[in-house]
Order: sequence, then C-alpha cells, then structure tokens
Amino acid sequence: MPAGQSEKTSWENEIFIETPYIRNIENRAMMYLEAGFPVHLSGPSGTGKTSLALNIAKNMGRPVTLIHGNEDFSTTDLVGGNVGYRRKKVIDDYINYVHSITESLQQQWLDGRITTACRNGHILIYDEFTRSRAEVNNILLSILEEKTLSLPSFQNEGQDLKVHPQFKAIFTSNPVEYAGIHKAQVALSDRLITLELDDFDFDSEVAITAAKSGLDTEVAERIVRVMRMFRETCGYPVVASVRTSIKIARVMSVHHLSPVSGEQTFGQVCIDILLSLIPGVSGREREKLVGLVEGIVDSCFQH
Ligand SMILES: Nc1ncnc2c1ncn2[C@@H]1O[C@H](COP(=O)(O)OP(=O)(O)OP(=O)(O)O)[C@@H](O)[C@H]1O
Repeated sequence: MPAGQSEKTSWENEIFIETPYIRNIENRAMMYLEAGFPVHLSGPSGTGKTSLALNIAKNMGRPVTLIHGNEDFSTTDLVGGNVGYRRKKVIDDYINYVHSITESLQQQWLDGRITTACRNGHILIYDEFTRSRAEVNNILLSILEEKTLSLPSFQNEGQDLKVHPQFKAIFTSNPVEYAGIHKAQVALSDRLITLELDDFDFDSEVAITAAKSGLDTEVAERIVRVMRMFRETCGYPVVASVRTSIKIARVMSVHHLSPVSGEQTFGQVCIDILLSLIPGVSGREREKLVGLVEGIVDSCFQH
C-alpha cells in the first residue's frame, strides 16, 4: 500500500444508493449532527439505518467507531478497564557500592471503544443500542450532555475526560416489539434527535436491489413487486424488507436464472426465501402460502 494511504474497511467500499427519499433523511441527519446533536435512526429491520449511518460518517470524513449493541455488554466493555498490572523495575547503580532495585506494580488501562471515540473525536455509530441494557448505556448521558466521560480514578487521576470537540454520535434501533430489544431510557432519548425510518419507497428499493445484485432495473423492479405483494397479502406480520429482495436478486444473478414465469428454479427460490419470513408454518397453511407465491411470481413475470 502506498505510504500515507490507509486501508479502507469493507463498508467504505460498499455501494451506497442515494435517491431523493434517502438523500432527504441523510440531509436532515447531517444538519442535526453538524449542529452538535446526536442522531437516532429508528425503524424496522432492513430500512437502511446502518448503511445510512455509515455513509453519513463517510461523508463527514472522520474516523468511525462502530459498536453493535449487546445484552451482555458491561460498562467496562464500552468505557474500558484495567487489563492487569505492569511491573516497573528501577535499578540504581549511581554510587558503585550501593545497588538498589525498586520494583512497583502499575495498573494497566485499556480504553474501551466509547472512550477511544470520545478521546479522538471519532464518529460513534452505536448500532442497535437498545440491545444493550439501559444501565450500561447510562454512561452516554454525561458524554452527550456535559461532554465529559468519567473514568475510574486510577486511569485519569480523578479528572473527567473532556470529550473531543469533533466527537459525534449516531444511534440506530429496531422497534421495541422485536426480541431482545430494551426500551431506551427517557433521559437518553431526550438527548437524541430521532428520525423514524420506514420501508423504502419503491424507487429506492429497486435501485438498491439492482445495485446489490447487478441485475437490470427492470428485473429488480419485478422482484421488488413480488416481495411487496407477498408482504401485503400473506396475512402474517412479516418483516420483508429490501434485504429480502436483495437475497432473491443475488441468487438469480449468481445462477443466471431467467426471470420468466414458469422458470421452476426461480419460482422455488422465491418460495424458499419468502416462506423463510414465516418460520414454523407447515401442512395446509404452507401449501396455501406456496400457492400464493406461485401466483404472485406468475403475475409479476408474465412477459
Ligand atoms: N442506500 C443504500 N444503498 C445501498 N444499499 C443499501 C442502502 N440502504 C440499505 N442497503 C442495503 O439494504 C440492506 C439492509 O440495510 P441495513 O442493514 O442498513 O438496514 P438496517 O435498517 O440497519 O437493518 P437492521 O435493523 O436489520 O440492522 C443491506 O444489505 C444494505 O446493504
């Protein structure tokens, strides 16, 4: 790698599609971040929250610290902690007939990811932050309001760490009805500007599906129609998002499947991927859903 050029992380090379719908949310988020407020992108799975957060950070040109919320996180995981002791040995031979050795043990501190971000002015992306327990996330309150982070006294001699002026934070979260999601504490929500994301509009979904699979826009459009019709008519509260359309499109693209009605493998791929959204369905009910998908595929791929 040439000197001075840093290696890009995989997400920096990801294609990011900007349609009027996406640009609108992105511009609002950047407006709030630039004014010094943390932004919270909230919405169902697959509505593009993480991709958007990463792209905003890329646009802002600052290093990124990415954390994925986790039930098992402790404050130490986020802030840092003591990772053991360092032995320090001082040998004093200054006067040749006096040989003195002083040994001491010093606690060794390792910054957690939030501390690193605060210290160095990174953009913190705390993805799915409500998967972490509320008491763990309490550490964020003083960071966001007073711009200070309290570290254990042996690390900073009793002083709070002043948050770097370029530090910014973007949070994402799924609806509280999802398994493993905690309700965000009011004090934290109160410090964030929340933008509610819903399913993409049709044009954005088609553009993303085409870009992520390499298929033509026309084929991507049909796949998105299949996914949407299934979502609307299956009778189950499925979380069918652009992620579902991308899966179908990628399988088609990789295996050069023909997007025409009666193409059996393609029909089977749609059945497998769409019915995966409703686990545990069997017997008659499953047959009914298989028939539904076949009908939808036929109607969307007639030509
Ligand atoms: N603007 C975009 N450009 C290109 N791809 C996108 C864009 N937005 C979303 N995607 C793709 O759509 C899929 C879902 O997006 P993403 O993971 O960002 O959603 P999410 O809302 O964070 O989902 P979850 O809540 O499940 O984590 C991913 O494959 C992502 O790469």
